[in-house]
Amino acid sequence: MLHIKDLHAGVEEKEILKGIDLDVKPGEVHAIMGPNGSGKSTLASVIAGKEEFEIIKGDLEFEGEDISELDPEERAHKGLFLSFQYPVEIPGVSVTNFVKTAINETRKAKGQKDMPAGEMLKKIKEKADLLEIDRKFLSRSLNEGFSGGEKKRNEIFQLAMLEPKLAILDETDSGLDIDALKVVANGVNKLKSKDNAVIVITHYQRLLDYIVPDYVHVLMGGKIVKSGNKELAKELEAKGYDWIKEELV
Ligand SMILES: Nc1ncnc2c1ncn2[C@@H]1O[C@H](COP(=O)(O)OP(=O)(O)OP(=O)(O)O)[C@@H](O)[C@H]1O
Repeated sequence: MLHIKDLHAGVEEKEILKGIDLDVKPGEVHAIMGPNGSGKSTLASVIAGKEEFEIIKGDLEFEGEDISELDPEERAHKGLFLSFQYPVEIPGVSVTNFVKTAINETRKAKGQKDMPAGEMLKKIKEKADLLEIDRKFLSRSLNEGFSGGEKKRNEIFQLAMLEPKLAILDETDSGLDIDALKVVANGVNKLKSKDNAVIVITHYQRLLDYIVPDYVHVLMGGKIVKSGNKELAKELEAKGYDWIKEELV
């Protein structure tokens, strides 16, 4: 689904990612961990196509197609979802209206008509019930006065409605308390299927107790320096990152 090979990328003159290799297949959950400033958020931004980042060299393919030249909206229409892609507060635009627009834009990009209102309502109801989201929440203004947990609920609701093929959840600086962490984890677990994949970027081993990853990768200095299974996350929690640095010397 996602194929990244020898990817080098950065901002302006600065190289941040220095040769990333990563393959993600349908049905898989990958966790990316690593010390502050190692390039985790940059990797998410480069995959999603944020404009300030530039690819220097390497392959970035999604479903067999080179996406490195596509803008973020085009990537989203192909089924990529990045959390925090829309962190803005939009007064007067409700959680529901925002998601309706996003769905219809994706349909338009595929040459389809708007989703009929009845079908949209049914889907909203279904997903809100699945995620135990209160109806009142759905009519609130986007992100206006949202708590950390509510922001996460909104994001997971977007994820549920948009049904992306690959979701990248950047949880590194979201200040997740235990409730927000559970919102993310429960949401991801309910939405996981054999056809979609998730990349979770996190500092919290605890999150990975709830979302069990198939693979854990350690990013350091712009490279994936170690990969393993969920036990690696536990080892990192217990021992920190220094032992990996020592292994690399
Ligand atoms: N827009 C930018 N302009 C300049 N430098 C940047 C930019 N974005 C990231 N960097 C630099 O790139 C490096 C990697 O940053 P990044 O945010 O990807 O790390 P991270 O692993 O996500 O860190 P954290 O765990 O602290 O969230 C850092 O040195 C950072 O200062």
